Amino acid sequence: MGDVEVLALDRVDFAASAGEFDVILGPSGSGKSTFLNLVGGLDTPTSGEAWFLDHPLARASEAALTRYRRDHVGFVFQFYNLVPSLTARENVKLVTEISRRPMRPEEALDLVGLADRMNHFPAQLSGGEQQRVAIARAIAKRPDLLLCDEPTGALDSKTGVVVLEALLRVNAEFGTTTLVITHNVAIRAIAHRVINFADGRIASVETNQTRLPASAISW
Ligand SMILES: Nc1ncnc2c1ncn2[C@@H]1O[C@H](COP(=O)(O)OP(=O)(O)OP(=O)(O)O)[C@@H](O)[C@H]1O
Repeated sequence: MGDVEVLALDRVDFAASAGEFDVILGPSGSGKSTFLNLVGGLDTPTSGEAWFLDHPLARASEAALTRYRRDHVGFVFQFYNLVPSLTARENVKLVTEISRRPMRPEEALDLVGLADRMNHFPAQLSGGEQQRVAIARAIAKRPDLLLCDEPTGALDSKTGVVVLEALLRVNAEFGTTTLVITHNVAIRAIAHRVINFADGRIASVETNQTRLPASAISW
């Protein structure tokens, strides 16, 4: 930025195995979103390597990154980014229409517990329900990788737990490798591994010997 060089990430070295559910913690500005954006092909690093299986991401063309995101990655953000004039089913259908082997929108919404709300518009749904529509939209294309940046950031504890249950269910049923950024340390207990960022680096990685179900945590 101007004359000031910001190292958003510095010497980060990390690999996730297929099917892992990892939680990413760290103070504001520690590099979590930058990391997720590199993994998701939304951004490219100035140096270093990033790989998804045998796809090199660090110096891939925009077109190759677009294909990578479309074919392999689902994104969930803090704010749900639903199209207000479309129903829950239609919001999910936007994605299934451009995917190679999608679920039916009804199946994706059923997975997140919204079978009975398919014809509702976003304004007719609670925050947690809207986030579950966003999750259904992200998983309907059967992504290999699900990247979530503060998915429960706007939600109260009870609603957030329902959203986490939906993420865990998708991970368990489809083996979707899932990375979840959160400021909420209580959420660490549901992860296989917890990645702690500080000052643009991975300060530590912890493995949970026992994991808690989402229903056992609160904040
Ligand atoms: N587009 C940008 N231009 C300049 N600096 C940036 C840009 N994006 C991020 N940064 C800086 O990079 C560092 C890492 O930012 P990043 O958003 O990855 O952190 P974060 O851990 O996700 O923070 P938060 O929890 O607040 O979202 C910060 O110092 C931030 O100010």
